[in-house]
Amino acid sequence: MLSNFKTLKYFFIEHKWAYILGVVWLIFVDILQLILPEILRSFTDGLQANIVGRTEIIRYGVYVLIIGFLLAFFRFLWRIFIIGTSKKLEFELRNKLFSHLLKLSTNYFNKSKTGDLMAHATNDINAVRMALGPGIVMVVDAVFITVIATIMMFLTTDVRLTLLALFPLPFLALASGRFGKIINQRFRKVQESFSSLTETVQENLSGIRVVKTFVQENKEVEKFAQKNQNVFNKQMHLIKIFGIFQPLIMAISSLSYLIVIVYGGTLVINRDISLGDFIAFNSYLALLIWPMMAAGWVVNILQRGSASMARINTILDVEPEIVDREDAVSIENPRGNIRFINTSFKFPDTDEYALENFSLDIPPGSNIGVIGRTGSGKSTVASLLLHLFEAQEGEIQIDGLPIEKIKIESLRKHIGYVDQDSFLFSTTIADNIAFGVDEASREEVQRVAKIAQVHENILDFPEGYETFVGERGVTLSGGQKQRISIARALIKDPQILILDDSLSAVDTDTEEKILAHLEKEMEEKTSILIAHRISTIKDCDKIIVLDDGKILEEGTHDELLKNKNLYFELYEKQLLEEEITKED
Ligand SMILES: Nc1ncnc2c1ncn2[C@@H]1O[C@H](COP(=O)(O)OP(=O)(O)OP(=O)(O)O)[C@@H](O)[C@H]1O
Repeated sequence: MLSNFKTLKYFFIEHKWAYILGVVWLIFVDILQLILPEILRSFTDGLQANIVGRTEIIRYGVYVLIIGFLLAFFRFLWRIFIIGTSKKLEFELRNKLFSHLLKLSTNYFNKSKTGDLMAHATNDINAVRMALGPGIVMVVDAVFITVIATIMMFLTTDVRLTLLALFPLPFLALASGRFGKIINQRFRKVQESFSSLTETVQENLSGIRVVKTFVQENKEVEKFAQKNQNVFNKQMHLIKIFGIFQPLIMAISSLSYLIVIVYGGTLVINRDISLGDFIAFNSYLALLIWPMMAAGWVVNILQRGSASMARINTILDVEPEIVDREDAVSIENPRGNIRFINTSFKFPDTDEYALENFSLDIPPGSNIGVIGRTGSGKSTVASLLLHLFEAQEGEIQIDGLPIEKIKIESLRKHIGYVDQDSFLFSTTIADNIAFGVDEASREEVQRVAKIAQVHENILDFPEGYETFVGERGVTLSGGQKQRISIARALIKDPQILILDDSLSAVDTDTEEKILAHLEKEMEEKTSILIAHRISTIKDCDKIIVLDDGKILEEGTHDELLKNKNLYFELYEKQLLEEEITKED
C-alpha cells in the first residue's frame, strides 16, 4: 500500500525536518494531555485527605493553565508543521500533475475524458493530502496515546479494572473501521452524483441557445430534477449511516464507562483504589476513545490515499508520445520549403489511412490551397506538419531536414497555426492575440489585428482591446473568433502559416481583404490554406484536392477547372449556391 507513495520520496526527504519536528510537537501535546489525569489524581486525593488548601487550589489551577497554554502552543506548531507540509505537498503535486499533463501528446487527450482528469486533479490529490497529513497525525496519536494511557492505567490503577474497561475499545476501532469504509463509499457516491449535477448545469448554461431553439427547457428541467433527486438520495444514504455510526460509537464507549462506574465504584468503596485513581482512570479512558476511533479511520484514509496516489502515478508514468530525438536540432530562420515524401499515416487505434502516399513539394514563399470533402484528411496534413502525430511511412521535411530531427519547440515556433475551432481563452482580446509571444507592443497587436480585418470590430467593443472574451466578457461571433485567431498566429511572425478552415465564418468580401493583406504579409513566407470554399484558395500558387486521404488532383484554379473532376464539381456547386443566395 505504501509503495504507491514512492513517487513522493523526494518530497519527504526535502521536508523530513518539518515532519520529524511536527511529530515531536504532536508527542509533546500527547504527553501534556497524559499529565492532566495525574494532576487530577493528586488533586482529588489531596482534597479527600484534606491537605489541599486555598494556596494548593491556586497552584493546581496554575498547573492546568500552563498545560492549557502549552497544549495550545504545541497544537498550533504541529498543525503548521504536519498539516501545513501536507498542504504544500498538495500544492506541489497539483503543479507537477498539471505541468506533466501539458507535456503529453495531443493523442492522450483524445483518449482521456476531461472530467476524469479534473477529478484526479481535485479528489485524488486531496485524498493523498489527507493520508499524508491528518493520516500521519492519527497514526502517531493512536499509537502513542494508546500505549502510554494503557500502561498508565495498568500501572497506576487496578489491572482487572483496566482489562475490563478496555475490553469494548477494540470494538470501537473495528466499528469505526467498518463504518469508515462504508461512509467513504457513500461519500464518494454523493460527490459523483454532485459532479454529474454540476456537469448538467454547466452544459445547459453554455448550450442554452441549443436548449432554447430546440424547445427542450422542460425536458432539461426534468433531467436536472432527476439528478438533483439522485444527489438528495445519496446524501440521505450517507446521513443514515452517520446516524447509526455516531450512536453506536457512543454506545460502545458508554459500555466502558458503565464498567468503570460499576466495578471502579466498587473498588473505591472497598478502598482498593482511591477516588483520585478513579478520576484519573476516567480521564485516561476519555483520552483513549479518540485514538481508538482514529485507528479505524486511519486505515481507510491511508487506503484511499494510496489508491488515489496509484491513479495519479498512472498519469505521471505516461510518456509523451512525441518527444525530441537526441540528435534533434533547432532551426533558425527557416526558408519554409516543405516537402511531404510518400507520407502515409493512420491515427492511433484506427485501421484506415487518414493520409496515404501523400507527396507534396511546397517551395518557400509560395502558397498552397488544400481542399476536399469533409474527412478527406486536410487537417491531418497540418497535424503532421506540426509534429502532433508521427507518420508511419514516408518523410516530411522542412528545408531538407526531416521534422523528426527538428526540436519540437523550434518547429512549432516557426509555424503559425490557426485551428478549426478558433479557441480563445477567457482573458482580454489583446492577451489572446499576444498568446504565443513573450511580449507584444500595442502597435504590434493592432497591426496584426488590422491584417486579420478585426481591428475595427475590436474598437467597437466597450473596452476595445482590453475587452474580456467569453463568460466574463463579450460573446464573439464565429467570424470574429476566427479573425482574432488569425491575428494570434500572425503576431508570431511565422515563416510558415497554416489556416485550417479559418475563414469559413467570414463573408467573402472580408475574406478577400484578409487574403490580400496576408499575401503581402506572407510574401517571402510559406502559407497553407485549408478550406472548403473555393473562394479561399482560388488564387493559390497550387491547389491540391484531397479525397479519402489521397491527392486526387493538383494544379492551379484554372487547370483544375479544366480537369472537370472533383474540384470542378465543388466549384459548380458553390457557384450555384452563391447565385441562389444572391437571388434571395
Ligand atoms: N484524433 C483522431 N483519431 C482518429 N481518427 C481521426 C482523428 N482525427 C481525425 N481522424 C479521422 O481521420 C480522417 C481525416 O480527418 P481530418 O480531420 O484530416 O479531415 P478533414 O478533411 O480536415 O475534415 P474536415 O473538413 O471535416 O475538417 C477522418 O476520417 C477522421 O475521422
